Amino acid sequence: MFTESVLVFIALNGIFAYSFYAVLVAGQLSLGQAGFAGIAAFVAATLAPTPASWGPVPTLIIAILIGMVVGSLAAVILGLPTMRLRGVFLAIATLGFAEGIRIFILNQSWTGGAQGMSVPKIVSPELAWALLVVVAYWFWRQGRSRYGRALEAIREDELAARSIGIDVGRHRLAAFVSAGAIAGLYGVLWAYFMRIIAPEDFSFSTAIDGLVTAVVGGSTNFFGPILGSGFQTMLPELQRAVGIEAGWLRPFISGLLLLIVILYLPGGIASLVPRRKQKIDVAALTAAGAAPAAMRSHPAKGEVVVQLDALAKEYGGVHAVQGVDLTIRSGDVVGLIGPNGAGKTTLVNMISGLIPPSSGSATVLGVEVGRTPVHKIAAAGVTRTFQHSKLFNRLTALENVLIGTHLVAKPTFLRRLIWLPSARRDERAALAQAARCLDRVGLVDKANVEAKGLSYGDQRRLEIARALAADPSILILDEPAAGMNHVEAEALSELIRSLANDGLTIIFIEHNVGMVLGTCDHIAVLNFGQLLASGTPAEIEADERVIEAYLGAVQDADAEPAPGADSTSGKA
Ligand SMILES: Nc1ncnc2c1ncn2[C@@H]1O[C@H](COP(=O)(O)OP(=O)(O)OP(=O)(O)O)[C@@H](O)[C@H]1O
Repeated sequence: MFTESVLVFIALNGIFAYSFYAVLVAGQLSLGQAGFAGIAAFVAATLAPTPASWGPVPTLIIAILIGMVVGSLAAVILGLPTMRLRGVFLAIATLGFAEGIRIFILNQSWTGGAQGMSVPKIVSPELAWALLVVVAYWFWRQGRSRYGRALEAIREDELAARSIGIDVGRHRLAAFVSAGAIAGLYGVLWAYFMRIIAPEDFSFSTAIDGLVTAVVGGSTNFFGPILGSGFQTMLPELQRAVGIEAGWLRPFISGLLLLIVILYLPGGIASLVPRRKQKIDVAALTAAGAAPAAMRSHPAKGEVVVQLDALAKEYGGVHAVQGVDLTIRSGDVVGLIGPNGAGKTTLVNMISGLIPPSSGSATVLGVEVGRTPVHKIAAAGVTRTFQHSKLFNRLTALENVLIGTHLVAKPTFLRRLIWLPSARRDERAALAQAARCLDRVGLVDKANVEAKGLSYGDQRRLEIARALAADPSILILDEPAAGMNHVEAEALSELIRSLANDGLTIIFIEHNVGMVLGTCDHIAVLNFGQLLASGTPAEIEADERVIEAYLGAVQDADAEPAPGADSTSGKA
C-alpha cells in the first residue's frame, strides 16, 4: 500500500496543503495556489540546469529556489491589488488569476502547450518527506511567535487586530507570499517527480484538492495539513485494497468529509488529536517579574494629547458629530456622556482613527487622524475597547492579552526558527507583560480560560487588559461598565483612577452617570452630535442645559426604571 508514489504523494499533497494553511491561519481564502505552483514548475524546469551537467541534487536545489522565488513573485503581483478583498471575493479573484496562468501556460511554445514538458525525475520519498518536515517545522515555529499571533488575531477579528497596532495589510501580504513560495516548492517537486508536467496538473480541481486537504486536516494546528494529506491520499489506496473500484467514491467521501468538518469540526481532523494546552502559571510569571518588554515614553502630565477643531462626521444626511472643539490633556480621565445617538461612539472612532472625519481636524499624540491608518494611531499610543466586545473568543484570556503586546513585544519568528535563547527571553517578557495586565484588571486566575467562557463583566475587563498590554498613552473605553453590577462598576472606577495616577489619559463613554461623575476629571456632554457642555463633574452636574438634555432624563429613569432606559449599563 505504501508504494514509492503513495509516500511521495502524501508528502507533496501535504506541502501543497501547507500553502493553503499559510493563508487560512490569517483567515484568508485563496485559490491561487495552483497558479503559483504551475508557473513556478514551468519556469524552474525551463531555467534550471540539467542533472547531467550539475548532478541531480544541485539541479533540484536550484529548481526549488527558482520555483519558490517565482511563486512568491506571483503572490506579490496578485496580492498587492487583492489584499483588500475578503472571503469569497478574494477566492474568486485568486481563482481567476490561477486560471489566467493556466491558460497562459497552455498557449506558450516554451511550455510545450497542452502536451506539457518533460522533466528529469529526481524527487525520492526521502527527499519529499524531508522537505515536508521542513515546511511543517516552519509553521510549528511560526505558531507561537509574535508574527503567528498577529495572523491569528487577524483571523479572529480584523478590526480588533488593527486597533492593537497590527498592520493587517502587511501581515496578510506576508502570509500570501509564504503561500506563494510553498506552492512554488510544491510545483517544482511535482515536476521533478512526475517526469512530465502539463497545464492541467495545475487546474481548478488541483486547487480545490489542496484546499480540501488543508481544511479537512485542520487549519488551526500546524500538523493539520499532514493529517489531511495522509487521509486524502490514502483513501483511494484503502478503496483499492478492499477491492472497491468506484471512481466517484473518493471525491464523494472528500466532499462529505469537508461538509462534516465545516459543520461540526471547524478545527479539522487535527483537533481530534489531544493536544497539550499551553497552561501558563501566570501568578509565578507576575511574581518573577521577568524583564519588561520594550516600553515606550509617554507625554508629560498636562501636555495636550488630543486636539479636536471643528470636528464633524456626516453619514448621508445624518450629522453624527458636528463642529466639536475639545482639548484633552495627558493624565486626565475624560468622560463622554450624552443621550443615545448623540455621537459619542462616532467621536471616539474618529479619535482612534477607525473612521475619517468629514471635516475639521483631530490631532492625537501629534498624529493627524483621518489620513493615518488605525494601526499607526495605535503605534502612536492610542488603544481602545469597543462598545460591543471584540475579544478573540476562541483564545484564552492570556492569549488575548499576549496579542495585545504586539506593539511593545519584539518579533521572534525568525529567531525561533533557529532556537535563539533571546527569542525565548523576549517571548517570556511579552508573557510577563500580558500577565501584569491581567493582574491589573484582576483576571490572573482566569488566564487560561477561553474568552468566550468568561462572564460579561470579565470580558469587559479582559478587553481593557488587552488594550493596556500595548502600554498606551491614551486608553479609550467605550461603555466599559455595560453589563457590570454595582460592585464591579465601582472596582472599574478605581482601576481607571489608578491607571490615570500612573499617567495614562483615559477617555471613556459611559451611561452610568454616577460612575462618570465620581471618576472623571473632565466631562464632555454631546447632544445631537454637538458639544453641549464641557467641564469638571461639578460644573456639568450644575449645568441647566445638561440637566435638561440628559441628566434629568437619566435621573427620571433611575427613579422609575423604564424599558430601554438603563442608566447604569446603557446599551451594550
Ligand atoms: N455607520 C453609520 N452609518 C450611518 N449612520 C450612523 C453610522 N454610525 C452612527 N450613525 C448615526 O450617527 C448618530 C450617532 O451615533 P453614535 O453611535 O455615535 O451615538 P452614541 O452617542 O455613541 O450612541 P449610543 O449611546 O447609543 O451608543 C446616530 O444617529 C447613528 O444612527
